[in-house]
Amino acid sequence: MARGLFHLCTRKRTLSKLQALLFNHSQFHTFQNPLSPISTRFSNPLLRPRFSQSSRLTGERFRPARPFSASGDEGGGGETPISEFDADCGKNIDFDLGNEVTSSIYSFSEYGVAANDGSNLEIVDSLKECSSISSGGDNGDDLGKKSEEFLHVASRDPVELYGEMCSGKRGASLDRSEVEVLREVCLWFAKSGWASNQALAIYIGLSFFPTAVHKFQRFLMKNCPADVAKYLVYLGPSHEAVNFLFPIFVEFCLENFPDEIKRFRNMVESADLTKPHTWFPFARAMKRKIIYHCGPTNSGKTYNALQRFMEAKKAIYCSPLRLLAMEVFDKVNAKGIYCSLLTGQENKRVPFSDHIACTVEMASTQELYDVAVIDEIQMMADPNRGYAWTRALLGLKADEIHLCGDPSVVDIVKKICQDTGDGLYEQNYERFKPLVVEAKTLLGNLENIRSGDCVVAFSRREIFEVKLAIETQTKHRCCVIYGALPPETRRQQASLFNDQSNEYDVLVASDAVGMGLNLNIRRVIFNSLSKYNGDKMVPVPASQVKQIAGRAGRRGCLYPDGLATTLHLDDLDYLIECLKQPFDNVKKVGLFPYYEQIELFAGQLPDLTFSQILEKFGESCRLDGSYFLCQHGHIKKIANMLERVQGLSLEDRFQFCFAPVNVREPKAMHHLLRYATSLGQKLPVNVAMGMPKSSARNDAELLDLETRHQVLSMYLWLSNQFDEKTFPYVKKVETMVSEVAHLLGESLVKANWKPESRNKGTQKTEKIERQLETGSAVQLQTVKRGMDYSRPQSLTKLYK
Ligand SMILES: Nc1ncnc2c1ncn2[C@@H]1O[C@H](COP(=O)(O)OP(=O)(O)OP(=O)(O)O)[C@@H](O)[C@H]1O
Ligand SMILES: [Mg+2]
Repeated sequence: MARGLFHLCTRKRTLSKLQALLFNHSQFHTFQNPLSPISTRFSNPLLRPRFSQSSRLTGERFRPARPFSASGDEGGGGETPISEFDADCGKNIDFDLGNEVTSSIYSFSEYGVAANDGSNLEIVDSLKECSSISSGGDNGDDLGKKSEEFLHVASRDPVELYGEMCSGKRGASLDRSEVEVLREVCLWFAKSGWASNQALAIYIGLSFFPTAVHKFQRFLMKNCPADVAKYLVYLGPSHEAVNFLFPIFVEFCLENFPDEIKRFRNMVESADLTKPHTWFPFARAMKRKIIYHCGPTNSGKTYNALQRFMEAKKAIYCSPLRLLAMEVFDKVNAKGIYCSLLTGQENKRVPFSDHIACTVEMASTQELYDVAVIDEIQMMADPNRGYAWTRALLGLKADEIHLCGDPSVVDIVKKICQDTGDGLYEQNYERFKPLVVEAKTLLGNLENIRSGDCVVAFSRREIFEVKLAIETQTKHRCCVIYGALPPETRRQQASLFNDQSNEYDVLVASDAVGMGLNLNIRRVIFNSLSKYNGDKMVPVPASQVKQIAGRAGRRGCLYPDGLATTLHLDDLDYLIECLKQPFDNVKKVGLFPYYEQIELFAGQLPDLTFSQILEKFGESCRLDGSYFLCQHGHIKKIANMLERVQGLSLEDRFQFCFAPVNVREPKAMHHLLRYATSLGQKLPVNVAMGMPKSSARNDAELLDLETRHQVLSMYLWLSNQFDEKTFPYVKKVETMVSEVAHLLGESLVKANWKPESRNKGTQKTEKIERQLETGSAVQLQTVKRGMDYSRPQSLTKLYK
């Protein structure tokens, strides 16, 4: 490829001789990294305009390259054309180097050199400055004279120079101090982020780069001509030295590492996630009409989209949650429109139905629909699940697609529609009822709770502490909703709260309340506005605060306005700040490879384990500027745990990694491991779990019920991925699931105990943890981290 560049350059060399020589050195500084959407531009030191003497060897003349990011996180301009600036005619010309995608953008004008006529003059000016530096620079006249002996090296053709070095004719014996400086220069080169980034352009991967530099150093020490050595000593360990050496390094790599280059190139090509819209040729063959229902919470977006869903002959509703899919399923069937339900766990096929309510991950890109609804489209930007929304938007085969969401992804949806060629129509909404901030707050006193209040807390422990405090200090009774509860239980708690004829008039909930449920909330009270992000306590993002606060005063509920406030006065400013903030303008949305892409990639790396393959994929994959690779830490944790399980295919492992399990829950992970082991041994997978006889009497028993539900739910999910022979106990598990959900509901109604830690180490749990560790450092870390989590101050203590 580099040769190609040189040949091209030679063909196009119509500049003055001087220009052409300079150009040879600068071209490598303008490589388009094949893995990065950004073109990184560097210029030859001699082409820099008007630099001062004092900055001769400092980095300030150097334009820093953006660091390479596997996920393409470095923003930037998406696709860059494959072109090289033709210095002669001032046009971009395309060049073809076999299958290789290479791009080198060069703009003289960036460096004060006019792109066309007159450029000679300025280059000469720059050169004059440069020579004036060398003749009258920091080191005085002596250096000026001496430098003439070697400065010409800067303008040598690196191909020729490399050829000479290889021929061994000009290898000079270097003195000790020269060797020392050259070593430092090579060390600087090895550490240069720019060089390692640019080396990717010739498919020298980041992990191989240090080895390549090491071998190059040995070559250099042996074959370095005297003038080159002097020039490098003159430059010292600097960006300029790296700039100068890089094209020679490229020649060296192309000649010495063809196998490594080929391997890495194949790897990169199989990890290509660019142009995801081309992954769905059938959807691309359609001209789809996309209607974006855009507005804040409680503005009727979903309601309107569902009207079109129900009118259509054949339609799909894609939900962010099982709970919401269930609600639509119930609502639509109740109206006499046959509708099926499909989630990871449920597959309720209603005979003769042409409508389906599903979770977004389950949406079929094979079926043809008249109307599709994708709810909560802003979730495209979700770091973990975003890929599911992106896939649905790109891949659904529907004449009409209704997107419901806030305005944060409008721009990126527009851009995607330009790529797909679909027509986009925006429909804007306003909130039905105003949302008012109550500046008084609860002044830290839960006795100020009123009927219809929803207290939002961001951990299970806080939720139960608040519930206990309210129920002991006031006459109110609390329902609870949080993520670990099954959807059935959440719905049961929601209807208990909505029903005015009972004493359960206060809701205590986690952020799980922010989406989906229609609740009769008068006022949302934030217990705190920080939450644990798996690593440390962080402020709750403004978008989430808005979404949760927006649950108050929903259309159809009893209260005229929606109110939002905080428990403590200290948090009020942050609440107001969040509510005032405009919606984000999302620049990138999530993407994740299909199994087939991973399989293709794995074919390049037969010796690696599955989790290593995932790791490598993350490092090597290439994305356009509008996409990021979704986080897959939890997937890797499962992959790690399953590493030692024999008899699983790559596809089995891939499927297991998406099972709905809390990776910080050792008991659930233990059962997942057991399921995988049975599958590996080709044995029918059994549940091997008894059923508790009664509802929970304390928090440990409640936690146990939650975990049991998770284990059973996992079984159902896996049974939908594998065949009936492998998971034969689906009917039995379905019965157990609804019994556990029922027991959970019963337990919550009477729960008035102090919450326990989920990871509180009983002997049994510790034993399971040890089993799970199975020598895997990552797994060990996970379990430990869960235990180390320092919690916010206990509210119970606060009230005492
Ligand atoms: N035209 C309407 N007639 C009757 N009820 C409506 C109408 N529009 C919306 N609603 C009701 O108002 C409530 C809020 O509407 P909807 O769920 O569509 O809002 P949304 O904008 O999707 O909110 P969110 O962003 O929270 O999902 C729902 O209970 C819905 O049934
Ligand atoms: Mg909605």
